[in-house]
Amino acid sequence: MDTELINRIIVQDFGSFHDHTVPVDEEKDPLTGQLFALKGQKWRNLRIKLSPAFTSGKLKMMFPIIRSCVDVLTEYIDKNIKNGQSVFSSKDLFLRSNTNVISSIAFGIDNDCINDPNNQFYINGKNFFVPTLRNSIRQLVFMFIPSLASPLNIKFAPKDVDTFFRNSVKEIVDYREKTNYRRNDFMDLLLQLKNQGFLPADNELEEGEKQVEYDEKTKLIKLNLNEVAAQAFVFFLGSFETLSSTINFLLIELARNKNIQKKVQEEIDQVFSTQGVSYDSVKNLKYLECCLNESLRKYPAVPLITRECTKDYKIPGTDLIITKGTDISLPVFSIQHDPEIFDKPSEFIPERFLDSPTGNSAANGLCYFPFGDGPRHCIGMRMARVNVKTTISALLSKFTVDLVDEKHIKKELEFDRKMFPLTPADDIKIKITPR
Ligand code: HEM
Repeated sequence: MDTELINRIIVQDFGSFHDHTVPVDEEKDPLTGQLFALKGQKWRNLRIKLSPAFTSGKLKMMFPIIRSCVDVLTEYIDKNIKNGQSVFSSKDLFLRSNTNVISSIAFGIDNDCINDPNNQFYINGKNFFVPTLRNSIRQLVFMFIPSLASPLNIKFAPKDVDTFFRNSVKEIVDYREKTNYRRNDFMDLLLQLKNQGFLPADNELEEGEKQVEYDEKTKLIKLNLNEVAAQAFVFFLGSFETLSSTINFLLIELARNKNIQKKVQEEIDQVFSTQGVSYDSVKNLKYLECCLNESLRKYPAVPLITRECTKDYKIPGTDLIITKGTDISLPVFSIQHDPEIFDKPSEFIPERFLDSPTGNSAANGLCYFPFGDGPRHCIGMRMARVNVKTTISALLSKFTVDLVDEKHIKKELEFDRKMFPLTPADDIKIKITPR
């Protein structure tokens, strides 16, 4: 596979490939006015406006929200174990817990999807992804045949999901504006973008972070209510399945590799006993970070990234031209399983990432990109990492996790071919025991 060309498309020659393939029609389908779908200058302006919402400083402020949602999860597990119930459906448990986190952060609503099976955020999130025939056609059209969306009158979200999320945002915005209610969450930041057009700069930046530079004209352009709803919706969707799948896969690998799980627990014990539990101490869990990186290599929640060629592009060193309008699919999963790039690709080896952020610093081109790369990489990457590490560290500081079914311990996992993002085919059961 030509990983140099992939690097050119995503990073180096981004100017010819800056758009995703999702069709946009903000008038007829307002939820398409979101960051993942928007194109060209409109996307660029919005990306600049939203980027300060995802800095380490903002995440630090949101950390207590994440942590309190994770506490609901560990209390639920504790309660069940005390009642003699120590086996859990891994995927559903983390989907519910993650819905608590993301609905709290993106919408400012404190849900309890773990104890309430009929919670509407959970139900509507599931209804967006569940592989019914209608949803499969919708996903196929939006990702691969976007020109058919308008003629076939196919909207980005099913009607009931669209109505639920847009009405929820309207109610939340009305309430916050009437009462001047403030909270450290994305909704508060989106309201600042609605009312003043920009977010203030962060005082402290982490290594590798840059201050966003606004041009004075775009700085003052404000978001309207539909745009606020579209961004809250894409933050919710962008993390609903991806995050819970990532937690699920990582925990399954730690349950299959008990020696690695033990090493992770030792690191958690050491870091939390000396530094306490905080945004910074979770960041300092370096071996857990390697495990997360390796899990995202084996199981990239987004196994395929699509891009549209926006300007004729001559592939360097050849006579081949990619013409404007061509849709391109970049196979993240296949590249991250290529034995010429990653030795023993089906094995779970976190040590690959000890000295290299990509798992193989000798490889050429772009070989490891579970969050995409370049100017359009996943805007929620930092938050995803903190969320996964907070959940796993809270769990493994109290419990040990085992797989129930022999088949899942010995055999490679199979994937649900009807689902996007990447999801295990089976409902995998985990046994959780107090340490
Ligand atoms: C493990 C979890 C996640 C994975 C694996 C993941 C992966 C990705 C990937 C592969 C892309 C496309 C990048 C590209 O085209 O180069 C993307 C885009 C995006 N993600 Fe994530 N994501 C995750 C979590 C999140 C979270 C937590 C949020 C929001 C809070 C989020 C919001 C977005 C948005 C808004 C975009 C569009 C960015 C743009 O087009 O400018 N994602 N994500």
